[in-house]
Amino acid sequence: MTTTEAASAELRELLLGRIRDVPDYPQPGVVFKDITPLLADPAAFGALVDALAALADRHGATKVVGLEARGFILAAPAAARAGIGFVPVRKAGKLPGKTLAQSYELEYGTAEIEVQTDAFAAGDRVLVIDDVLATGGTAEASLELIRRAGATVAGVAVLLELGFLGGRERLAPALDGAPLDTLVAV
Ligand SMILES: O=P(O)(O)OC[C@H]1O[C@H](OP(=O)(O)OP(=O)(O)O)[C@H](O)[C@@H]1O
Ligand SMILES: Nc1ncnc2[nH]cnc12
Repeated sequence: MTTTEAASAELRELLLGRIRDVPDYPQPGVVFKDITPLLADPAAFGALVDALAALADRHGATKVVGLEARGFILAAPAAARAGIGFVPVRKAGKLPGKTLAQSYELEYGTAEIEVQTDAFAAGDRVLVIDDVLATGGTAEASLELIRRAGATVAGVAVLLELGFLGGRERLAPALDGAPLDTLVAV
């Protein structure tokens, strides 16, 4: 699905108008997309959660994965709104019990994420939700984890796609035909 189909022009304008550019954060040369003004606006945040929950319904998801940390803020209410369970994918060392780990590179560093081995039931279809798709490394690693944990990827949905970083192209093989929905693309 394309960006235009995932959100109306009105919704895109509402969301984009509440994302703030912060130059040279967290390091020189990076323009950081700050979503805190959007989170502080209940109309915009509510509309965002509704749109993400609608995507979970549309793709027949049975679980929503949120990617630490900003992904949690969007994914947890979207899962509750869609009436399905939320699963956290966390930075390494934060989850108790048995976990699976995956390393990856992002726009400004490297990281490792984990999921609990018993997070999914047989037949689960998982929608991954995050705030930003940049290089695609985080989302790609999460899809690997979901499949290693025995679940099926229903899709990836993000608030904002930074098209110039090529995340969509990088993610395509890992999506293996599953949809990538971005509500706003720049
Ligand atoms: O497409 P990528 O290049 O992988 O980048 C996107 C990821 O980077 C940010 O997370 P970050 O790791 O900065 O963590 P945070 O949410 O804890 O701030 C963002 O929330 C995405 O998860
Ligand atoms: N430029 C950016 N702004 C916000 N989050 C990001 N994650 C990776 N790159 C980012």
